Amino acid sequence: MKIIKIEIGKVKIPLKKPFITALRHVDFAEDIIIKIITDTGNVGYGNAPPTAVITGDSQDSIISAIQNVIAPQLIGLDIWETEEIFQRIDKSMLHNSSAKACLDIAVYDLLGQMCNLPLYKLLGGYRHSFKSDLTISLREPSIMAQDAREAVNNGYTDLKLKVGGNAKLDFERVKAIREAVGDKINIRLDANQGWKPKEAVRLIRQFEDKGLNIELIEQPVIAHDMSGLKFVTDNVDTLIMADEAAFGTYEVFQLLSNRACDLINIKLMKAGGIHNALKIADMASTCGVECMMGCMLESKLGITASASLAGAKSIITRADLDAADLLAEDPIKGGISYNKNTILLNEQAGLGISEIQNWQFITEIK
Ligand SMILES: C[C@H](N)C(=O)N[C@@H](CCC(=O)O)C(=O)O
Ligand SMILES: [Mg+2]
Repeated sequence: MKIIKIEIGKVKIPLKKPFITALRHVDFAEDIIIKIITDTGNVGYGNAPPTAVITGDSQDSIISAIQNVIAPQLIGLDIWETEEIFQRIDKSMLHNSSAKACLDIAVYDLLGQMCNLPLYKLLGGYRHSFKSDLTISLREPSIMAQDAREAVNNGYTDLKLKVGGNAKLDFERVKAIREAVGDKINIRLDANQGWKPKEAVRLIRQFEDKGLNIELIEQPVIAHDMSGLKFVTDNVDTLIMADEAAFGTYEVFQLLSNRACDLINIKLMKAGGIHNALKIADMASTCGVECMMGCMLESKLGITASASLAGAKSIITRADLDAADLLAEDPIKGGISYNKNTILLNEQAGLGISEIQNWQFITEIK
């Protein structure tokens, strides 16, 4: 099964509600979607959402990295030559983790097709369904409380609240939502780097003292401040998860070596694809550190790839794979499905994607 052509296109999908974090405000999900075509006529799909504020990747930079640098190095390779393929993806250029992930996902889709196995089985086959949280955007406390109630009415039992704005207001947000949803709902927070280390410790202790029962807090401080992250981890009882700080394999190695966090959020777009995400999961497993499988604001294609990894690995004990459920439309035919708060993996070979509706062709490499 040889790679003969790579087509690049994009989709633009409206959101049900604006997605607002400490880092950005988004109304549409924009995803680069590629098709790797083989001499056997198989098609492998990959995607890359441009999340410039986190990965540094814009739509144009993703297209250019794939078109001009990485894709030309993959034409002609056989799909089972995985060591060569992933070396070329990793070493073709520095950074550009989303473009690398895009190609890597399509290669894994083809590997699954070649082996006639759904991707989650090919990667480890640990579970075929699991629950995801739903993200509540950063807004006024009363609006967030209303959004949280709506999510619970729709069947979600785990909520991820975006915080990281003004610390005093963040306390009001969390208190309002806990009061709105009651004690049975699991609440986790994501500050998206919005607090200073000492401010984070003060605020988290306040949550603890008031019995707000927060499961974990994602990325309280700026991504590059590993000692600040460790300071927070060492000075609160609540579990601290590294997200933006846990970028690629080397950053995760450093976090684990320094015991700078309690948990790791793995995302394909940070790691540069599944082959590196597997290394991260294995390093974390070696250190006994549980992981969450996370995502960017991306289509069901990327969520299917991430969910396949989450389904494969026992060390991935939590999932924040809500992005496709935040979208008002689903142009991806096939892949995972949502049943309230549960993600169901499909049993078709690879990712099981049959069609991308409204896919706008950009260019091809052959
Ligand atoms: C969409 C997901 N629930 C999420 O919050 N992901 C990121 C932010 C992604 C983005 O800005 O597109 C996170 O910080 O965990
Ligand atoms: Mg996060």
